[in-house]
Amino acid sequence: MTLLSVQDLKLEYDGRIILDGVSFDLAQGELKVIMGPSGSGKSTLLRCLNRLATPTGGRVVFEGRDVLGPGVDERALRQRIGFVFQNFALYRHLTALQNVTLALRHLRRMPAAEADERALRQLARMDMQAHAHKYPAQLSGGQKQRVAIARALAMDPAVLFFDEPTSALDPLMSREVVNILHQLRDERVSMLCVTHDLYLARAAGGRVMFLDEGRIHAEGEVDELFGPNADPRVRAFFHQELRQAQTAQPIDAAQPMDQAQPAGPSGPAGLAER
Ligand SMILES: Nc1ncnc2c1ncn2[C@@H]1O[C@H](COP(=O)(O)OP(=O)(O)OP(=O)(O)O)[C@@H](O)[C@H]1O
Repeated sequence: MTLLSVQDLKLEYDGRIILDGVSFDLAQGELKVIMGPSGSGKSTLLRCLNRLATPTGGRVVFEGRDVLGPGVDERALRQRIGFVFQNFALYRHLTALQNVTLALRHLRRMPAAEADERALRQLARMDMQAHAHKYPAQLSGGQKQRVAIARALAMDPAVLFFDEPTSALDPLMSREVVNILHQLRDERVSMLCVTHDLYLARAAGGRVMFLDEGRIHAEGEVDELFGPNADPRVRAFFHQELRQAQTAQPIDAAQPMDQAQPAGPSGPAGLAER
């Protein structure tokens, strides 16, 4: 069943075309990854879908409703879309548990005991129950991101959007987040994930849409998209990202993606153990 349908989405800023007719569907339980060069419009695309940015044309149908039309309750819409940011966006004066319960208490008006119970369940799902009473400063980057994901999940959204969830993390920490994405995909959580991280794209195992100059230029499984027959623009992006991955992780990342093994059940055998 289609959860989200994006049709010919266009956006201009000051006469400059940022999104140039983007169309795709996201099915219930599906993960799609959006990759592409810096400035290609990836974050703007996500922002249009929950009305943080206003498209100049096109249609977005989410859960059967046109979300760009008049009369849409933006607050209700954003509660159906969980957003996970690269910088975690946690309140540093609140514990992990309090960060997760905050929106439940204030937006959902949930009683404290019920909010705590729900938050602890989501923290446990992220294997973070032992850290529930720690403050963000006492957590690693990967742990902070897992709290942020627990917070998004606690609102019981229809879909999770990730905007560069690993880019603030070192390779070891980002591995934790990649494993979580893999787990959520197995649990059939619907997800849209913007990333530059080839390892994440591969490990998460979803279809990749390659956005370039505001258009979906190519789409496919990561191995076919970046494989030997890759489109030249995709190949250029791939080589640039791989060079950066090699700088961060010089040992295993040297294995080219098109020679790598397909992903196994516990993650990819290919691009670098992080
Ligand atoms: N509010 C805005 N006003 C004007 N221009 C904007 C605004 N937001 C984004 N842009 C421009 O739109 C283009 C796409 O930006 P966007 O952040 O969506 O790219 P991106 O693909 O997510 O890039 P990156 O990978 O670097 O995060 C950029 O040229 C950016 O400068």
